[in-house]
Amino acid sequence: MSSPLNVLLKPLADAVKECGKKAPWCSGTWDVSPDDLKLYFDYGTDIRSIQFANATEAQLDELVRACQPATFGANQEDVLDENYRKAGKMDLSHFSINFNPERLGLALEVKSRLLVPDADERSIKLEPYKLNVYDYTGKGSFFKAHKDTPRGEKMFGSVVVVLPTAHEGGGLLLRHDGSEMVFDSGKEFAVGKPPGAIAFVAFYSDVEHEVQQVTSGHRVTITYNLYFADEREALVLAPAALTPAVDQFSVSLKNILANPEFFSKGGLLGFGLKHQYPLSSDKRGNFDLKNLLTCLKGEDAVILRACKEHGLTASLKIIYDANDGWLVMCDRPVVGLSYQVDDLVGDLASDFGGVCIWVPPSDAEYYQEQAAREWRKTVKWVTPMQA
Ligand SMILES: O=C(O)CCC(=O)C(=O)O
Ligand SMILES: [Fe+2]
Repeated sequence: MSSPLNVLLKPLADAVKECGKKAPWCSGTWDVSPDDLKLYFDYGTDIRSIQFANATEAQLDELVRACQPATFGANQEDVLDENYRKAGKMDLSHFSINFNPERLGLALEVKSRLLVPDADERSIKLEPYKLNVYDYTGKGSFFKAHKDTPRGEKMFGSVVVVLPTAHEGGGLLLRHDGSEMVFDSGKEFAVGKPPGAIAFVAFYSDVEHEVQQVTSGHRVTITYNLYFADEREALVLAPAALTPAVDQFSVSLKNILANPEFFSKGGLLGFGLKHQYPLSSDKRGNFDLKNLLTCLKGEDAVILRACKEHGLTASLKIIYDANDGWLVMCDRPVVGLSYQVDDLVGDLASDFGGVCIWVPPSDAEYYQEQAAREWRKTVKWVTPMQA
């Protein structure tokens, strides 16, 4: 970074780095009343109940017997492989619990700790997904490293609620972008929490996680899918206080825009997304990146927020290495190009809103005319493009 433009943009890049220090997960314990911890479940043709504030081993063993071997998703299929995941699971249709994370304030806690304060105050929804039981039979239960499959583009993460039963092992290990943390629910419960406390871990969908082997007792979890809700917050809340890093980004952007030397003829600033996102198509099979704009996570959301605040037009793009290093930036994912293509760069330009943003220097001279076509643009990258 040494050109005058790079010098000018450095505070912006530094501010993004600062925002990236916020972890893509949060965890803790949450006090609830014992009444919230009553679970009813199908046991053959009977129904059983467990009060988790004082569950006995025999009751928990019954719960184990009522579960099915847990599968996991691989290549769009549910796979059963006890070398990868050894645990019992129960589908939503077979159990019911009073515990309600919205009513108990846990949803709000997760929202304020995981999400960046947002001008639109998006609401979030926690949808119960499954009950899982990890016990110590045979080698002990575990679930090896994986990422959860987002169900739809509004899903941005998962919450694991651990019900209060004694266990050892079974730490939930989380990894993202070179950092990691372990949440040991067994230890949390061992340090004299009230019998009505649950433990929770919430994380973004692109966080890899694994459940370490349970070496004694029972570890019972309910997993929730985390969604952005369609409607905005019903209450008008006081504007959320911004964290210093979020503020720093917004102020840096404002300063740069006020500098007459910056993009005096206009230009494009590029930010490589820091998180991964699911793409879903509409009924006709078309993808639209616009919908994803309301579902950005972490520092990606900070950038969008500041751009909007300062009147810039922001959009998501997808970049293809179209032809030995020719980079083409498109408005939407390329689907349906099954036919033999002679001029991929040209086709991306005409059918997918593509603009060529980079021509390898070795080609630039030979293809001078093509490289200089009107649709060629340069993007000044503040943070690097992601592979
Ligand atoms: O039970 C847990 O702690 C995690 C479960 C999990 O990762 C999953 O169901 O995808
Ligand atoms: Fe998972």
